[in-house]
Amino acid sequence: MKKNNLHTPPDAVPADTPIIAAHLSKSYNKGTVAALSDVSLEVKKGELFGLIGPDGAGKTTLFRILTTLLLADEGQAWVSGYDVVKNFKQIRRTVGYMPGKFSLYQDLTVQENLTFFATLFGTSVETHYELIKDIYDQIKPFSDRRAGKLSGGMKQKLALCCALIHKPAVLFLDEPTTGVDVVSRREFWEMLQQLKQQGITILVSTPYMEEAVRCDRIALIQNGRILHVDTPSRITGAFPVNLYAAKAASIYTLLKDLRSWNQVESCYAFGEWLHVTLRQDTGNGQALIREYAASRAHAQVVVQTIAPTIEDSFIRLATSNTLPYGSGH
Ligand SMILES: Nc1ncnc2c1ncn2[C@@H]1O[C@H](COP(=O)(O)OP(=O)(O)OP(=O)(O)O)[C@@H](O)[C@H]1O
Repeated sequence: MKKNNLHTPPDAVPADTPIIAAHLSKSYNKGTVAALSDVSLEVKKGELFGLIGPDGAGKTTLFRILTTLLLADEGQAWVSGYDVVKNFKQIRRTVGYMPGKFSLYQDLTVQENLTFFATLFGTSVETHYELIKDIYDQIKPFSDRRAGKLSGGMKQKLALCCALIHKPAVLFLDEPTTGVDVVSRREFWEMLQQLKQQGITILVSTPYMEEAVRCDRIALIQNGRILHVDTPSRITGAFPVNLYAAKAASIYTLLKDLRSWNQVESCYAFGEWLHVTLRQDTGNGQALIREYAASRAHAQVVVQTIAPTIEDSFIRLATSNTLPYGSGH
């Protein structure tokens, strides 16, 4: 297997790189389900780093390995300079982990959950209260309510407070915004920005591609493999061809027609639009697509040149060996 050069010997883990994964592989069910394949990743101190990928991509598996809850089959990893296998106890003391499924005790109140997690880490709610104050203030009016009776957004804030109560140097958040309303999601990302200002290194996973722009750097992951790591703007900026958005009265027929046209390199549905790239684009793509749609008797045709999103980049990277036509979704 080809190894990249992300390989750090255990005795020389750089202090400015609190998370290092080197060639991690993990499979389940006696090797029949490959969850991670040769995953290498480095997160720098103070970064807000996003792990972006669809359900089943391997995000939770990677989080569980990095937080010492699961052993990798192959590869090595270090968190805060500690080996995830040899020094798991130290890691558990220095990291905060908010698992995807809620970590809260549903029958305990907000206040009791917080106290419980503080006790677990040998600290008190008061010791690092400043760190959680802004977040906790938002749920304080419900401090006597059982966690099970909170809204999704409030549960998420409480779970974040619990993960922060011992002032971790590194914070792992596995899909913290899944199933949470849009307003709470936006507030959550703002909270993460504030935590980052306090010097906490954050690795956060999400299946929502549009959240990628909130991160300093992201890794796109699919089928247990890292497709690419970079800043969101560099990833979209590296989109190698013109991208067009097209729609017509019958979007489904247009999709079928465009996919059967030999000029089309990729075409996939994106909300109410089709996103299209052409094989040989000499800059007149909009006109070409319009003419072709007209030749197929499409009505109300609109074609625009658009800036690629992270999702466009993800689809292109994920389907690069199956182009033309891209992936429908
Ligand atoms: N305990 C397990 N036993 C068998 N297969 C598993 C187990 N845990 C995960 N998998 C499989 O491993 C792959 C990666 O799963 P993982 O949960 O790490 O992905 P994910 O990106 O976190 O997605 P999700 O949000 O759906 O959990 C998937 O194919 C999943 O079905």
